[in-house]
Order: sequence, then structure tokens, then C-alpha cells
Amino acid sequence: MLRRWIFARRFATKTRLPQGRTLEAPPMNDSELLEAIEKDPEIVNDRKWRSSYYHQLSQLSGVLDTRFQEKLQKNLRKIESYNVRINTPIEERIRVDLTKENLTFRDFYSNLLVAKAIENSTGITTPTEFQKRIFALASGYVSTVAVGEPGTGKSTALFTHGLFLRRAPARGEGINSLVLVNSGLQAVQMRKYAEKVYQSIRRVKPKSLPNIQTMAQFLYRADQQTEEQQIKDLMDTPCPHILVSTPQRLLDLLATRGMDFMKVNSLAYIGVDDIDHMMDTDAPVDAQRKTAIVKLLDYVLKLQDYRRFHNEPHPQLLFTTTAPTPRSFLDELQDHTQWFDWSKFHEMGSFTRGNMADTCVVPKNVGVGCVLVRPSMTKSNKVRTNLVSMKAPNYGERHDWEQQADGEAAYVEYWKRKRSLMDKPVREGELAVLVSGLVKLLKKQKQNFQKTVLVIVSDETSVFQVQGLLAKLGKNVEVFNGQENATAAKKGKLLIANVKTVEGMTFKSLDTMVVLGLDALRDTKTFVSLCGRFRNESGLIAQDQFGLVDDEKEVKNKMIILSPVLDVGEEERNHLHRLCLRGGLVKWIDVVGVSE
Ligand SMILES: Nc1ncnc2c1ncn2[C@@H]1O[C@H](COP(=O)(O)OP(=O)(O)OP(=O)(O)O)[C@@H](O)[C@H]1O
Repeated sequence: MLRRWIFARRFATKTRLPQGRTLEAPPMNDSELLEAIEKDPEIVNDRKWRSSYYHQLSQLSGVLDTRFQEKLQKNLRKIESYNVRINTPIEERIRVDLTKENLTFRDFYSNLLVAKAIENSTGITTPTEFQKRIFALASGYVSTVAVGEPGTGKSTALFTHGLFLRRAPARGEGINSLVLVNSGLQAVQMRKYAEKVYQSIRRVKPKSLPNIQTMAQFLYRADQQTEEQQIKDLMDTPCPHILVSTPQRLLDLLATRGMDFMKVNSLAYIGVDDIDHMMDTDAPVDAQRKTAIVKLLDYVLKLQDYRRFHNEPHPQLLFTTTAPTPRSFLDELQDHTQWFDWSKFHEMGSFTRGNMADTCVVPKNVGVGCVLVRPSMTKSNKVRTNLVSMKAPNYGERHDWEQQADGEAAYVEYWKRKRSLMDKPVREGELAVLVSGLVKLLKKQKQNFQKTVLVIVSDETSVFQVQGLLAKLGKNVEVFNGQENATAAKKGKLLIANVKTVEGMTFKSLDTMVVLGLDALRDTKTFVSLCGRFRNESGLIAQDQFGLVDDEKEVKNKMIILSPVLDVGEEERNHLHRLCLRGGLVKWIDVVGVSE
């Protein structure tokens, strides 16, 4: 204060101190000093000093005002639209009219280059009903957990949204979108889609993307060479527009290479495909803290929160799940995770309140039948196999369905206990019985097995055991390795797969599936997922196949469950009954014509 006063005084009076003399501080406090300045005639009455001061001040504020006005004018529209958007309910933020007929990708996204590339390379022009709804939400930068039926284009939607989503320059350098998938095979399936789109973009605009790694990269567990290539690609191109990964692979890389290598701290969008296969949607989140997906999302979203201190908007989150998914799952996410920005969340699809789904989640054209295999010894010590169809479950009255659909958790516990008591020779014996049952079925019903048959077993070891046993019997067998055209109609071909590897995979034109043993059908989730593998030529399931539970059903595709008769007691029968009930009163078929 004192210094300022001395300066002001000197400036006003233009007096100079004689050399060598220092000013002594006047013995007064601040308010006395202020009073002294105001009363000092040399300052107050010096009109020249005052007018020069005010002149400079007005010039300065004039410049500042014009700059401010210019900036304001430039951003007024943005500010207004931000204010409007932030105060509008989520439904109104959606900019697409879903009632319009013949909607195409171009109605949802403005990037014509990408839309055309998708159309030209994959033939996909019209979004499915599921895709229309999720794209509409996505267009308003809304986050969701989307419940959809199998084969309605869920995975394609997640990846496609990532393709279209532009990166705001304010986000700085980094990976724009992260899409998490359940298995390496699903990542490979997505890579094939990406490659087609990339080639098509390059044909139209050769210089737009230097290589596919700029557009998308894929991380999953594979052989050493492939894994090394994945790392090299990330080193060469550290910020792809989309990164697709399995949760465990990304966690491993984050743990070993760190965040500087995996630039996932400024994401605009995170898509999680089939969250119900990565988490148990019926169980509390706290009981699943150690699962890869929960650990990864906890970590990655905390990183984004750190960015938000720098005014970055929270990433958009799109999760997909296949019905039936309980409403309690949403409550769990809300109470026990910090993943979503709930002010920008809107649910999609119908979450179940009870045990019974309201609509058919197993397509109406899928029929299910169980064949009991009864082995016996002939007098000459040869094994003979008899096949009988299990009798159809009785669905009873509508008011009993909810109660009959109850008890899955108890069955899973029962099944685990039972399996833990079975030793290796017993399991191998059971598999041999099932294989002999399968061979007999194929022989007896040749006319019903004209195309490739998908044979499902419960684990990887069984895949190779069954392959060995069938090969010995001279059968044409192949192990499923993720090839899309693996089901191309081929008379009498058997394609063997572990139940885990077919989740999320597309089998075009498949019409017959044989499930070897009830071990592969532990719960409704697996059952619904398997029944969703029967696709039409485009790889989808038509929307009209998911009607009301008690709609008319006309079987075109068959799921045949083989089980040794000794393995089927009251618990197992109830389980099969419950699966068919929860899938939407699935139609039961008599496979061998001889009922028990
Ligand atoms: N709008 C569309 N039009 C035509 N084909 C499509 C469309 N969307 C996706 N497809 C094709 O349908 C097949 C299945 O798509 P996708 O894997 O996305 O379905 P999904 O719902 O994720 O299946 P799942 O039930 O296995 O999770 C793929 O081959 C994909 O290319």
C-alpha cells in the first residue's frame, strides 16, 4: 500500500528524490494512508494525471469488450445449444425420428464416407430394430444398458457407433473408443467386419487412413506371434480410433505396460458387448469385484474421472445384454459402481422383474427336444444304444409360470456338487455313451441331417475327446475355429465346439444343433445364447421371431439335447422344463419318434 502511494504520488507530482535519499515510511496504518491520499491535493487536484489515467482505462476496457463480444458472438450458438441440451430430458436429445420409414445408417450419422463404406462392403444398409433404438440414444450422447434378443445386430451396433464417433479436439491425443468383447473369437469376428469397411474406405479415399491400425486394433489372447504383432501395432500406432479387446487381455497389458503405453485415459466412448456373459447379472456387484470386467471398468473409468478435472465430458457407455436380464442388475450398477454418469443414462429394452421373460427370447422357430441314451451290453459283450425322446414338459396355467420358473440358482449349486463327485473315468465313460448315441441318431435320422450339424460340448477337453471318438468311427468332423462360413451347407459334416467359444458367434444358415450332455446347458443365459445361433443368410434373426410367449410356434431349427438316461433325475427334468419356460414357452419336439 505504502509503495503504491509513494509511486502514485511521485507519478502525480513528477518529483524525484535526491540521489542517495530513501523515502521513509509514513507512520500511519492503511486506512490512515488511504485517507491521506484522498485528501492529498497534489493527487486529487491533478487533472492531467486523472484524465490520462481514465483515458487509458477506457481504452483498455474498450479493447477487452470488443474481444469479449467477438468471442461471445462466435460461441453464442454453442452456449445456447449446450444450455438447451443440458436442460432437456434425455428423450428429447435424440435427434432421429424413429417413426420415419426406411431409416438407414445415414439418418443417424452424418459421416457419409463411413456409411457408404459399410453399405458397399457388408451390404448392411438398414439398421435392425435394436440398432435403430441404440443408435438413436447414442446420437444424443446418452449412455445405456441395452437389452436385446440374440441375433439382432448388437455387437455390430457397438462397433459401428465407435466408427462414426468423431473425436473432439479438446480431448487431446488418445484412443477414442474402447469396445470390450467376451472372447478372442468375437474380437476376430469384429476384425473381419472392420477390415471390410477399411478396404472400402480406402477405395473411395485412398489417403484418408494410412493403415487399418489407425482405424481399429484388436487385442486378445492368441499364439505368441499374433500377440507380439498386437503389441507392435500399438507401439507403431498408439492411438487407434477404436480399440477392441477382451477384458483380461487389456488388464494384463495395463498391468505390464502401463497407462503410457495403453492410452485409455481420455476415452469418448466405451462399449461392452454381452455384459451378461462377462458378469453374473443376478449376483451383487460386490461379489464380483475380482472379475476381469469389473476390475477393468473400475480402473479405466477412474482414469477418466481424473481427466474430468480438466473439463472432459464423461465417456459415453453402451452395454448390451441378452434378455432375460433382471432390473436388479441396473440397481446394482447404480449403487455399487461409479461407471455411469446417471444424468445421461437411459435404459433400453425390457428388464425382467420376475423369473419369467415377457417375450420369447428363444426365437419362435426354434424347437428343443431331449433324447435319452440308454446303453446296454449284448451277449457278445458289444455295447448297444437305445434312444428315446424325453416326454414334453407341461407348461400348465399362466399363473403358475412364475413359480415354475424359479429355482435356477439352486440347480446350479446342485449341478456343481454333482460334478465335483464325478471322477475322470466316469466323465469319459459318459462322453463315450453320448458319442455312441450321436452316431446312432445320425444313422437313424439321416434325412434330418442334410446340412452341417453343430455339436456342442461343455469344455475344451471334451472337444478333442469327442473329435477323437468320432474320427475313430469314421465320421467327418471338424473343430470350430471361428470361421464364419464354417456352417456353409455341407452334407453330413459335424462341427464340434466348446459352448464357451460359440457365444456371440454367427452361424449362417445353421438349422441343427446337438448338445452333448446337460453340462453344456447350465443356465438360462447359456440356453438362450445357444438357441440364438440359428441365423438366416444375412446372419440375423428376424424381429418377428420374438413375439409373446404364448404365440404360435413353427419349428424350423432344432436343438437336440443328448443325455445318458442315468444322468437324468427329477432335478434335471425340472431344469430343462425351466429353461424352456424362461426362454418363452419353447416348443418341444419329439426327435426319435419313441417317447419314454
Ligand atoms: N443391420 C444389419 N443388416 C444386415 N446384417 C446385419 C445387420 N447388423 C448386423 N448384421 C450381420 O448380422 C450378423 C450378426 O450380427 P451381430 O453379431 O452384431 O449380432 P448380435 O446380436 O451381436 O449376436 P449375438 O446374439 O451373437 O450377440 C453379422 O454377420 C452382421 O454382419
